[in-house]
Amino acid sequence: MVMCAVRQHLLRGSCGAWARFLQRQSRGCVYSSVHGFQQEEIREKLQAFPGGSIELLTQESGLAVLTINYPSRMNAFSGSMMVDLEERVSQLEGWTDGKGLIVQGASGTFCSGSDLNAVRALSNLQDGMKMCMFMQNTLTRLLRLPMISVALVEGRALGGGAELTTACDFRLMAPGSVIQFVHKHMGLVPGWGGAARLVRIVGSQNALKLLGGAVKVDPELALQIGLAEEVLQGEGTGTPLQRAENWLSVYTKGPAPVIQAVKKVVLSGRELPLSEALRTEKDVFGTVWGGPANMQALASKSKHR
Ligand SMILES: CC[C@@H](C(=O)O)C(=O)SCCNC(=O)CCNC(=O)[C@H](O)C(C)(C)COP(=O)(O)OP(=O)(O)OC[C@H]1O[C@@H](n2cnc3c(N)ncnc32)[C@H](O)[C@@H]1OP(=O)(O)O
Repeated sequence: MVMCAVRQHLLRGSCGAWARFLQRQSRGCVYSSVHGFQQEEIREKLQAFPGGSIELLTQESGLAVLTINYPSRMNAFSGSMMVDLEERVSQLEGWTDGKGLIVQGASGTFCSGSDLNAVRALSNLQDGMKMCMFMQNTLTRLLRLPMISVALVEGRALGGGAELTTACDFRLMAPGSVIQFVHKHMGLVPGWGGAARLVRIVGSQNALKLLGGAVKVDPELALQIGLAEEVLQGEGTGTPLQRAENWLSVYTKGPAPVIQAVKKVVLSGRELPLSEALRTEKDVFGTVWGGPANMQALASKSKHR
């Protein structure tokens, strides 16, 4: 199986455990050339549908903000934005100081899925499958980033936009926001991996209801079924992004290698069979045991003899 070029770079740079995890998880990608997936060919095809952008801000705090930016189209994903997203995920895969990521939409709304103009142009089966594999690869890599990720949902997250929220570890919703898997109304089912991830988040029965009913999930229902962690109330406490950063900072406080190790052991526990997960946990443990943060903590407790 041909390993994606980025993953080759990563494996060289990653600790043995993480490299082996990525290898075990099909090289970090779901699809490669053995599945008929030719990344460069698909990128060129998607680039033919321009509009909007995916912006990435990495901060010294170790928190990055990724913004879906196509306000005139309710932040719908054009083809070039799908390519942009893959490039931003590659950047984040190489960000060694990264601890957390917030994914948001521009102008107070999240994302209304694929750009319907691109969808119409890609409506033949072959192109649809290529777009599907491209986005499944990209969103799987997004979820597997060694940092804790949050989808900040304001306004609406529809179709592929709803699927994008499931490719983050957590979802925080603003009052009045909606997550809706509208695919049934399009005569479709999720194609960006949203169904597989939704089942793992809310369970198969709730997933069946959300997909079968194209249910408009408001913050109250999202909290009830475990799709969202919190509703960002309180106008007086900063912008929704500031409140999301404050929420995330509780879980990313500490040295980047330790926070990255936390995500890695949880990820392998979630994705691997128990014995493999235990072996990966051991290996990741070995990357922090006796490390700078561990030794500093021991030194600070030296009075507790
Ligand atoms: C795998 C899933 C993936 C796929 O199958 O490829 C998909 O996601 S399919 C797309 C699923 N998404 C939708 O069906 C949502 C479509 N949009 C809407 O339902 C509405 O636009 C809205 C998001 C509910 C907002 O409604 P409203 O507030 O009334 O605003 P407008 O409808 O006037 O939208 C403003 C402006 O934005 C354009 N727009 C919105 N969504 C899309 C989109 N997905 N693709 C392209 N353009 C979109 C809309 O056309 C308006 O533009 P103008 O008409 O030029 O003003």
